[in-house]
Amino acid sequence: MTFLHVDRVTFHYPQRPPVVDGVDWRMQEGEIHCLLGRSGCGKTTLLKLAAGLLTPQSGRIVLRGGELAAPGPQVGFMFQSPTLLDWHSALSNVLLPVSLQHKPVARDEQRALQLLDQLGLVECAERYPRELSGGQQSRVALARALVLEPPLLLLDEPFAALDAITRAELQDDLLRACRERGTTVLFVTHDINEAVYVGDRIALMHAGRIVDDIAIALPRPRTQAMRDGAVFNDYCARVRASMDGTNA
Ligand SMILES: Nc1ncnc2c1ncn2[C@@H]1O[C@H](COP(=O)(O)OP(=O)(O)OP(=O)(O)O)[C@@H](O)[C@H]1O
Repeated sequence: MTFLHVDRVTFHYPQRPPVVDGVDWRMQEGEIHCLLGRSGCGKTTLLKLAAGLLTPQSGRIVLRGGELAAPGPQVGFMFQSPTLLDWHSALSNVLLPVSLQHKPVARDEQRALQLLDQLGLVECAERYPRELSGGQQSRVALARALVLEPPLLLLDEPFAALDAITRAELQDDLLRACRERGTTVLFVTHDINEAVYVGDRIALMHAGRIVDDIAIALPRPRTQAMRDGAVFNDYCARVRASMDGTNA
C-alpha cells in the first residue's frame, strides 16, 4: 500500500491563483523524498497540505489508506528555525509533544533522553536553549519531532541556517535516526547538494506543479565521502540542469 498519496491536490489561498496545482505524488514507507524548487513555487504549502494543516480545494491527502483531515501524532514537523521554548530545558522541549497528550511519565523521559543521547546531547538535557549552539538547538528540535515516533516526518528547510559542517552532521543524524525508526520523510530544501545527499527521490517543483521526479540510487547509508564522487556530482548536475530548464 502507498504510504502517503498526494492525490491530484489543488490549493489556492483566498482570491489567488493556485499555488499547488494538481500535484499527484506517492511515497512508499521508509522512503525519504525531497521537494526542491525556487522560492515561492509552493513547497511549504504542499508540506502543510501533507500535514493536514491546510485542506485542498480539490484532491485529497491519503496517509496509510486513510484520508488525512487534520494534523495528528502520526506526523512530526521540523521547521527552519528550531522554535524552542526559551523557558524550558532541552529535555522538556523534547517532551513538549508528549506533554500536549498527557503528563510525561518515566518511560517518556527515558525515550527523550535516549534520543538526546543518540544525537550527542545527553549532557545538555538540563540546559536552556540560550545555553546551546545553533546546531545543538536544531538537534533538540529534531529530537522533539521524533519523540512520539511519528511514522511521517515533514521537514521545511530544517538546516538552512546552519554552517556547512554542522549542516552535514545534522543530515547524517537525521538519516541515522530515521533509518533506525523506519520513518518516512518529506524534506523541503532549496539546496541541490542536500537533496541528493538525503533523498531517495527528488520532486522538482515549479509554479505549483511537480515538473520532474528523479530517483537517487546512491547506496545507503550515505557517507560524506560520497559527496566527492562522480556519481553524486552527476546527480547534482542532472538536478541543476532540470532546475535551469524551469527558468527557460
Ligand atoms: N498565507 C498565505 N496567504 C496568501 N498567499 C500565500 C500565503 N502563504 C504563501 N502564499 C503565497 O503562495 C506562494 C507559495 O508560497 P510557499 O511558501 O508555499 O512557497 P515556497 O516554495 O515554500 O517558498 P520559499 O522557498 O520561499 O519558502 C507564494 O507566492 C506565497 O506568496
